[in-house]
Amino acid sequence: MKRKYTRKFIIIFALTLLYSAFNIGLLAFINSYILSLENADYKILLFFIALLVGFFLSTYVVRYIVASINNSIVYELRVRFVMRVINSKMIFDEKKPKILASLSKDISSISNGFMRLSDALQGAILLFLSFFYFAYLSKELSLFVIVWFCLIGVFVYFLIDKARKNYTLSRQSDDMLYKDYEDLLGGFKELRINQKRSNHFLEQFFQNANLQKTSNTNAEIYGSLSGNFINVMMLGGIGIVMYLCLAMGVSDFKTATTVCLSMMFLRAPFMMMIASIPSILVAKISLDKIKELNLISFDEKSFSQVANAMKWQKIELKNISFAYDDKFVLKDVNLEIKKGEILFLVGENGSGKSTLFLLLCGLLRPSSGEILVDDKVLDESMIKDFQNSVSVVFSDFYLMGEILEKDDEVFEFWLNTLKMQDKVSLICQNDKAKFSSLNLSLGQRKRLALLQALLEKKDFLMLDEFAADQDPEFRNYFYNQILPLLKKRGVSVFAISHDDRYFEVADKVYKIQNGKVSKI
Ligand SMILES: Nc1ncnc2c1ncn2[C@@H]1O[C@H](COP(=O)(O)OP(=O)(O)OP(=O)(O)O)[C@@H](O)[C@H]1O
Repeated sequence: MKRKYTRKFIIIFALTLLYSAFNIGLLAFINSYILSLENADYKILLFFIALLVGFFLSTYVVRYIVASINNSIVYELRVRFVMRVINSKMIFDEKKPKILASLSKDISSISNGFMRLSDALQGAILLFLSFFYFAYLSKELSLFVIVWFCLIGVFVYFLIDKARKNYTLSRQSDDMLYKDYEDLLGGFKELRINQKRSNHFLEQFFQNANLQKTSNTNAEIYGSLSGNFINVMMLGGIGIVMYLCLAMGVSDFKTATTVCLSMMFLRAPFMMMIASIPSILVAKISLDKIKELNLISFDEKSFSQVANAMKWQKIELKNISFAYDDKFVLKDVNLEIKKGEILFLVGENGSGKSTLFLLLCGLLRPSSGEILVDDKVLDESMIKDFQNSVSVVFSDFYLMGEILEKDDEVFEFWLNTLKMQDKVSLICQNDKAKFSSLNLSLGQRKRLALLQALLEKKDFLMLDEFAADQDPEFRNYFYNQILPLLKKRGVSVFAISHDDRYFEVADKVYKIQNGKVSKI
């Protein structure tokens, strides 16, 4: 992406130089020709108009290019960000509010900062070029102007640094606020029913909202203070230049007037440059926030590779250990599943069943040990193909409404088998198929999640506590009818279950305890 935009950045820089040259040219022209006019001269007027048109056109072209590059960058940032999220091995819950904050805030902040970057560049170039012009007008006065600008710079740096610290605080409070929004929507019922909890939530939310209000206000105050300071100092500079000339005779009156007029002229771009710094700082903070998320970089090649469903006869977990941070949850786990087998995994809450489940479907990678597929180590190059041969229903499943496999017959078959035909039907609209409704009970929605998995017609089905939310009658039907039906069709099933009444349905039952797995 960097290389792609380098050429355009160079064009922007060159055009900004041109724009600044027109700007200085206009200033010099006014000072040299218009201020010394003694009678009407249409040539001067025409030349002045030509300079104005050049100035207008160069500004327009810079703005046009900056806007088009900016929007392309924002588009790419957004797309790449989403790709990186989708490419991540696993996104744990605690990262979700931060990702949402980045998606909604950081990308627009970066866009805003980039737009203002051209203002800063224009101001800086103009300022730089104007020093040469000052030096040409009067060496003594230009020395004063440089010292004066340096003084302004030091003080403005101090103010801007204060603004930066407050913007950082404000962005931190965004992460906390997004966590609050997640709690508010996810835990709406718990908050609504429990006054103590809702008070506690509000207390925390007020604290975070207040932190953002204060830090944002402070940052904006420091930002505008620096603008005001520049304004005053520029006017002060003009006064001092006049004083130096008139009272101390440093330069003649005409040169002093020219320098003062030039300083007046520079005031607007200089202030624009300083006003752009807060947005650029916020953009930098946003870029750092995105980096902090530590998402793996998006690899276009591997992403566009089409995964093939892998055919296998045996999957083995060999001496698999896994730790969250430094805390081991699984230790030397050995387990085997053959094609067409039904395997149950049981264990207490927190014993590591879901972790093992995530390892087996390739969303987590083991800390040590190997997964072998037909005696071949399942490495990064095979993982996509492997995942493409697995259908999964997670315990905290998310039901996607759209149906990608549009086989009406298969849909009807599994809809009837899962006893959902009276609740849901298939709606086809504009080449898209979806469930007629998702306003269902938890158990019913989970059946639709299983339906989605079964429509994929894969050889390996992984279920994390599927039956836990089903009524006893359907649970019995699931274990005694659906699982044997899948087995008959050659589908291997890896299911986490607490239903010891149905263990005889399984070919193998493994128990997990203290991170160790043993066969029952
Ligand atoms: N993202 C995580 N970061 C740190 N620790 C985690 C994380 N997820 C789970 N754990 C810890 O790992 C252990 C195993 O969790 P896991 O979800 O695998 O258990 P489980 O057997 O599926 O439990 P349950 O039957 O309650 O679903 C638990 O002690 C849990 O606290």
